[in-house]
Amino acid sequence: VSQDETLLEERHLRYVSLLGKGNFGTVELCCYDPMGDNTGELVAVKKLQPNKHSTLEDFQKEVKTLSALHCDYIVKYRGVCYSMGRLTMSLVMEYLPYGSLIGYMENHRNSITIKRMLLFAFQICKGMEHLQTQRYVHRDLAARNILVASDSLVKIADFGLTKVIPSDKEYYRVTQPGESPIFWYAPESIGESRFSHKSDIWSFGVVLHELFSYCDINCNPKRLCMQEIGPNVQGTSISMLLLNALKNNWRLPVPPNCPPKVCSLIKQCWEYDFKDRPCFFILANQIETIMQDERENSKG
Ligand SMILES: C[C@H](Nc1nc(-c2c[nH]c3ncc(Cl)cc23)ncc1F)C(=O)NCC(F)(F)F
Repeated sequence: VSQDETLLEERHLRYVSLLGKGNFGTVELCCYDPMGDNTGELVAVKKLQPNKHSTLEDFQKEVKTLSALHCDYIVKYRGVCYSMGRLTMSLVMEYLPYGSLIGYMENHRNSITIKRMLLFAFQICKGMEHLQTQRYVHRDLAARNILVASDSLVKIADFGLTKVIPSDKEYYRVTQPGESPIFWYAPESIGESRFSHKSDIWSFGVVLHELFSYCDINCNPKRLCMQEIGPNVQGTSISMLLLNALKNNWRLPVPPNCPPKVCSLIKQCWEYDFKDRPCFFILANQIETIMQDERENSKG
């Protein structure tokens, strides 16, 4: 029997329910119960179905990425499970009971405070700061990929598109764009498939926009961008029209009732030239300062 406790045995993994689908396969809620006495823990199991979008190699890279990240603000890796019978491979992660940030914000719209949203923003920023110290670029930072662990803790998840920046460069150029979430993409990612920590900063700005819009479907970045570039376009011209709009200094409209200091944070993340954007370390400090000011005001 393997001593490697991250090599989980399929026979101890009991299916509970389907959590969701992605462009790689599915994520299921399972109970990992090696003692067979129902004292096991709930886990999220990402089953890889090799298809045109994602290969076994992609999956092994995702496992390598997640197992190398140890941070309170990043979903925890529990192990891998190989099913010899069905020749499938599964990535096993901790299960976060409150689900994705989108659903949480919709369900708690009337109870969540600005202070709590700032805390979530701070945590996502610290998680991204940790990613940057490991030279990882997430490339798919969006509210749909943030999980809620409790009323006061969120974590970054879904490292399916994450890449390591080569040590001799400061960006990663992607060859196969695939299903690109261009409405969260920085201009240089849309135009040149260029990804860096500074393009993750742009996406973080879009996450702030989603957060302070309560992830309201009517303010969804895709919907607002399509309204701007004209609803009756299709195909590659969408990315070129969006890139032109961004070149002409159009940006997503700031969320209604968004605190002015948060608006200025968002604007900094959306500087056209990536060199003018802040880094996650600076942003974390700025968010912390705004949180302290919020505390003063609410006392005042
Ligand atoms: C495809 C899967 N979709 C979903 N996952 C969960 C979920 C709840 N709790 C969870 N705990 C750990 C994990 Cl990995 C997922 C969930 N809930 C609804 C979903 F539609 C997914 O991975 N989404 C990306 C991200 F994880 F970032 F949200």
